[in-house]
Amino acid sequence: MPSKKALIRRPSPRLAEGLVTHIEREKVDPDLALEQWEAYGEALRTHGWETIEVDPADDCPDSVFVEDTVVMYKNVALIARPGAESRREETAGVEEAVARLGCSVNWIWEPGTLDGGDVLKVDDTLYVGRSERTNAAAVQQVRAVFEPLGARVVSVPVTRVLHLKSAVTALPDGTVVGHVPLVDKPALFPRFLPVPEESGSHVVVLGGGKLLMAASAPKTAELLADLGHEPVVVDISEFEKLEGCVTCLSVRMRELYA
Ligand SMILES: NC(=O)NCCC[C@H](N)C(=O)O
Repeated sequence: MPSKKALIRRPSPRLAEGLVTHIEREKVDPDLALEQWEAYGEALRTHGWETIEVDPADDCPDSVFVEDTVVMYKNVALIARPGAESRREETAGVEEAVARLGCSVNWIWEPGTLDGGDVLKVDDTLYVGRSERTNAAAVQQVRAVFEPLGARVVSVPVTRVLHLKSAVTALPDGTVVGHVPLVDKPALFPRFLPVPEESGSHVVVLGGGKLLMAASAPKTAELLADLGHEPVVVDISEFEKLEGCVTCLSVRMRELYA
């Protein structure tokens, strides 16, 4: 049964201390970040999504990037075990939220480490990025949990960016979009469309042909509009300073039964 619920999580007052790995640290404006987060939630709601706030994790600077804490397939939730130690405490509140929504809950166990940002779902294929945050043990655990439910798990090397979904996401028709210099192996994806900007690689499928995209990717928005998609643009500059993108600020739940 299709559902349109999305988990979101209010930024921590310590947001500015969030991890930065592949870019230079820039000062984050916490008030602007909060405004941008509110506008992001509003954009989801305007396009028919019910947003559900996970209890805040004020001591965890990166907790707003809720996508990294759980992977959803059908109504089954796989709780991540974040690759960065400083993010491990984030999962407890998310576990509670998905359980309350009636999801079956599974966990990534030690020695596995996985960030949800490394899992891209395209129909029944789950591409899993083998990145600095997600290891081989976790890829095996993702297979063990989701393949019996009908998923096909394809592991993909990720060496140039933080997460697989920092490099590629998918359009509603399953075409994978990515900025070529940041994608290790574009040929692994059966239909691949290069886009001109790094943040153009990040789209959230809202439904009805609409794509949530960052204001920092105007050329890609133009390209995708020209191909018949409808970009809905939000400014997430403060989260981009911490290597966040539009996908990682929510967990979309499309197949809940409750
Ligand atoms: N899925 C994502 O792209 N998450 C972004 C996480 C950014 C955060 N500063 C981190 O390094 O974990």
